Amino acid sequence: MHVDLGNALETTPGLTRETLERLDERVANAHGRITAGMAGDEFGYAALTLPETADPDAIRATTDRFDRPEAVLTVGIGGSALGAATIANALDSDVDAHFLDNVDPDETRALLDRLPLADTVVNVVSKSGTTAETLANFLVVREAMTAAGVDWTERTLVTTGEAGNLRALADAHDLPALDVPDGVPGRFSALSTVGLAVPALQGHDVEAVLAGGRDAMESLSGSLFETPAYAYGAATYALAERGALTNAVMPYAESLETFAEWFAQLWAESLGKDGLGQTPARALGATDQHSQLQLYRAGPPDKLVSLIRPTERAEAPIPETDLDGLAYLGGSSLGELLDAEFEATEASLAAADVPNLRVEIDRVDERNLGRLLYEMEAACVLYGELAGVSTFTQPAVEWGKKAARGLLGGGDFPEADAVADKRELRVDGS
Ligand SMILES: O=P(O)(O)OC[C@H]1O[C@H](O)[C@H](O)[C@@H](O)[C@@H]1O
Repeated sequence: MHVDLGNALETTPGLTRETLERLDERVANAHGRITAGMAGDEFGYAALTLPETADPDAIRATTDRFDRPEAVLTVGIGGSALGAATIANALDSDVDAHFLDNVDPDETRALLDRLPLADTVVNVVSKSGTTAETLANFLVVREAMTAAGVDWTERTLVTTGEAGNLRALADAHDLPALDVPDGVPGRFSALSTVGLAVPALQGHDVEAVLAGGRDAMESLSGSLFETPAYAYGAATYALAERGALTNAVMPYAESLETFAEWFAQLWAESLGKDGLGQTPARALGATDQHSQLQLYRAGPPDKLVSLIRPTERAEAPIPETDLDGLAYLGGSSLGELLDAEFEATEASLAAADVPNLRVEIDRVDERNLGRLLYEMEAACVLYGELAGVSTFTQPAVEWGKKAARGLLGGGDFPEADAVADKRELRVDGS
């Protein structure tokens, strides 16, 4: 990716060239820590070696056991769904990808009613093998398959850790199974079996995704001025230190809309600790120019906007028209219009002194997606190093998971007792 920090200089909050140069010494130290973590295969840092350690042949050998399906249904949540969803939703395929990452009964029922279950691969993913939402959804899906006369054991792929309920299920029914790599938290697992099985089932080039990750891995250096991932991580960190507590991520490409969701998990779960962090907000250009942009430009000066776009787009000419007021559009294209909107938003934010960062990728394809995902992970790890937080843990999320399991009778978790302590101040409707 290419990062332009120019519109974060002298804004409110803002950076200066000198601030960045001073910060670059800390970036060099952090880079040393990151490369040592990678070399030692340390927990979390191991994610940044995935472009070399992930085995695309093993993924293909497993996914090739299924004839090309009509659809893939992934049952997983958080890091076990969003990486695959980002890639699947960015690229065209005649194999539809669906994601059950919530336990909303209406949505689950509606999806199961319309899926061609006999020609769907069910891809159930959980690193821990214990996540209640995922396992509950899988039980519902399995029952729906049986009710439709489909042998679920023939249509199910499991991706999980070494032990746990899902591993036991895969072993008991001799299901095709992929291993979640060791030492890689879910939100950092897009470039592994977790993120790549769905694209493989859809016929995408997973080697190219990993090659993009490798390009990014090889581009890491000890200076933010030479490494776009670190430029992004260091600038977002320094802006947060100066009061940019929200990072509004605004891709100008529908194909990257899910990327913003993936980014939100990465940023929030990794960096939101010890009273620190930066709230990721999700927006989409140009659509949200007509809604959220008002706040971003004229609201409290507590945010930065990350404007993201591919520089190469599909051709879609706008037809000529004899309507005078619209003549300026004729002969142009939808892509040119979207790019003009991008530049206009960037300029409008800069004119109002709102810091914004331009992030560009060459095009939306396997290689560039692999590179983007890796670079944002590296940016996040760098931010975590600079902020001094424990990037790879998520104790607050675990707390809620335990409380929910305790409430459902899934074990004795003191966290569940807190539900009884809830304060009330109700206002009831008639
Ligand atoms: O893959 P699983 O073990 O099912 O976990 C799925 C998700 O659960 C939790 O909420 C974690 O905080 C996420 O980081 C994780 O991705």
